[in-house]
Amino acid sequence: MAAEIAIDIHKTFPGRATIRARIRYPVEASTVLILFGPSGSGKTTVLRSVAGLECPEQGTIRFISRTWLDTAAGVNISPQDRRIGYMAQEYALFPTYTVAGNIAYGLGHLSVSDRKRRVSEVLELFQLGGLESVKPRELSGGQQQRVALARAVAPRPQLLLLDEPLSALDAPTRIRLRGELRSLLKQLALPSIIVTHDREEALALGDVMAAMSDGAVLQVGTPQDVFSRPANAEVAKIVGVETVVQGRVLQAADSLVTIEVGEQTLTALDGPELGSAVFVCIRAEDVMLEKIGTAPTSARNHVKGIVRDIASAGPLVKVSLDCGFPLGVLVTRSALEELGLEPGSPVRAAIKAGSVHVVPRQEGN
Ligand SMILES: Nc1ncnc2c1ncn2[C@@H]1O[C@H](COP(=O)(O)OP(=O)(O)OP(=O)(O)O)[C@@H](O)[C@H]1O
Repeated sequence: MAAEIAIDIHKTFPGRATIRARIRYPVEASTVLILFGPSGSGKTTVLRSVAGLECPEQGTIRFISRTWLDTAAGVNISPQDRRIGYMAQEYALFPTYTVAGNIAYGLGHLSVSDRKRRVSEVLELFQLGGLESVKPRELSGGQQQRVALARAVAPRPQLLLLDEPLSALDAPTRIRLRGELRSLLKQLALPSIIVTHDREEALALGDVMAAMSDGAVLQVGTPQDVFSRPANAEVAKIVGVETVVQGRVLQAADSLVTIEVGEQTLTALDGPELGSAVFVCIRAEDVMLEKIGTAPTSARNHVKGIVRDIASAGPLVKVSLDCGFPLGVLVTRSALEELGLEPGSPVRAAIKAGSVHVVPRQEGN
């Protein structure tokens, strides 16, 4: 049987929240699990429970062949004995300790010479040479992040837990360190669990992703799969699929399905049987805009709409259309100018069949 991590916990914060999380996935040397979801969805509680810092009332946590928690059998292995490297959200470096002192913190069990050797090794691995005598406040955000990671990794943990590892950094540093973190995690050959609510971070770092909302795990899969094929409308909403509208399967033939959405029809690559109630999910960046009157592109779906709103979305612009159903579109500023769009403009939206994702819907939802 393949090695796996299996988490099945129930934790209540009376009057505040109930977390019921079930995640089970195969784990290899450097498998990264992403816990993804909005603020308050329970990601940190799951992470802290795995670390042994939070104690669920009920449940089991198994790491490869070891049971860390089994409330029914009275098993609750201490955080130290789980051998976990934990990096908290704001790093929690000891301000009065030097970089070397911070890294040496978890190495008290080693002899003085072994501790020195390990600190030097880790300083080199994390490219912190020359900074060993410096205090955390004298470091840049990126350096602090590396020290926090180095401190978590120094005692050679068997699992690394990172809570929003890049969220304290400014955007350019975050993008640079995202790539570095990915290669470092692979190099360390250490399985890890990373909490994030950042989509790009999840895609860049994760091998497996658990999408959480309201204390529950809604879907587990590769990040790409969960983002492009959310299992239901709730997942679609939390992974940021801008358009989620009700529809019904009108026709299914030749591996294409036609979905009725209000007055419009859309073609998708696959979907449930004829007559089924569905949600149609479309990512804003998968929609192209075309001028009315120009030749349509090869995309399967072309729907006419009216621009209702235009809003800045970082380097891009979000255009909200009324196509008989609301459709969100992300375009570049130059595309917007070329199309000469403003609120009230008619426009045509082009969407490939593969970008129309259909998920089953309970009748009445
Ligand atoms: N110690 C606590 N006491 C009371 N309620 C708590 C405690 N820890 C967490 N909660 C509640 O549990 C829910 C989940 O919190 P948690 O921190 O796990 O979410 P999260 O997804 O990590 O959020 P964020 O992204 O904001 O850190 C929230 O409603 C929170 O208020």
